[in-house]
Amino acid sequence: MIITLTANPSLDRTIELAAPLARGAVQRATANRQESGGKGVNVCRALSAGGADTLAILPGHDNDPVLVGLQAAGVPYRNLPIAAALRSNVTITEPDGTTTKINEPGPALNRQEADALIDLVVHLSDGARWLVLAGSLPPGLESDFYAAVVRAVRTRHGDRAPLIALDASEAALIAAIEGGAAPDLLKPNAEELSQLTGLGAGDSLEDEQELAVEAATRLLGRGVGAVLATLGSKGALLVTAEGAWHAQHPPITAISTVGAGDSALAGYLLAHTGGAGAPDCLRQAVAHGSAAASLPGSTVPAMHQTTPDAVTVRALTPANTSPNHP
Ligand SMILES: O=P(O)(O)OC[C@@]1(O)O[C@H](CO)[C@@H](O)[C@@H]1O
Repeated sequence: MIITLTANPSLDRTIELAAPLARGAVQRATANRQESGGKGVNVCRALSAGGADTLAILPGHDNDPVLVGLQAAGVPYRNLPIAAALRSNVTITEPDGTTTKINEPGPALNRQEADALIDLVVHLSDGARWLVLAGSLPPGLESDFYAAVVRAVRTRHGDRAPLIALDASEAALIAAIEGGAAPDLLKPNAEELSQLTGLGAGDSLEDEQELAVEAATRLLGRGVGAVLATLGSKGALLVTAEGAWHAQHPPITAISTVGAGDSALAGYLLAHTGGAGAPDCLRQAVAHGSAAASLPGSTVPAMHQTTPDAVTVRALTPANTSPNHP
């Protein structure tokens, strides 16, 4: 079982324009779509599409459109009931492929709700293989919320605790790493690798592979088990104590990169729980991420839509493909 926690889920609305976005003007959309989202929710949707045993944990009242959407799609979830509506995040796509994304802050959670969410995760992660913590934190949650979840889960389950994957950014990411609750797998993009290590700037590490490996290696030194760094069109890196690998998919026509990183993480987990070694986990991550980017909105790919055989995986240091990587 792979559990995901999304503390700040969203209804992802994608609006397609037939002309370039004109600030200050009234424009007519040619199409729109709506999907239940938020990073952990997307990971869970992709895992579910891949046939994995999975469960999404999220706040939200029973009739919230995000939960109704999950129910309609047959994605298993458990919600912590809250009164306020979840947020809507909007993506505007232009004909040349430019996407503009506007994310709302989301409804605030109070102290009791934060504690109840942690309790729910601790309870439901009993016996789980992986716990995925993903996305921004809503107002009201302290930036060390993820560190608190990790500590609570590891304290309660000890040796039987699930492996923990983390995909966060900014203060929540930094607090998780510095709070002594390092994950078994961290999934940063180039910008987040820079935020954590001070190496590179913005997304420059997408083009500076050696520096990106160095940044990931520094994170291993801070207790992270493995780093799966997604580098946009430059593929992805996997850095573990056993070695480092780069993987690249042949160029695709990107329709929407929203959620591609979430699908990449799901691809990794699908391969890992299937017993694959590190290079093949990376291969499936890149196959899933590329397939997601070639689909509209935050659509997740089914297994048959991914092309792992087309992905080139290259070892950057002597590699050991032990199945014991995290
Ligand atoms: O505001 P956050 O939590 O950082 O990101 C939320 C979000 O942009 O991430 C997903 C794509 O990765 C979308 O489903 C969702 O709208």
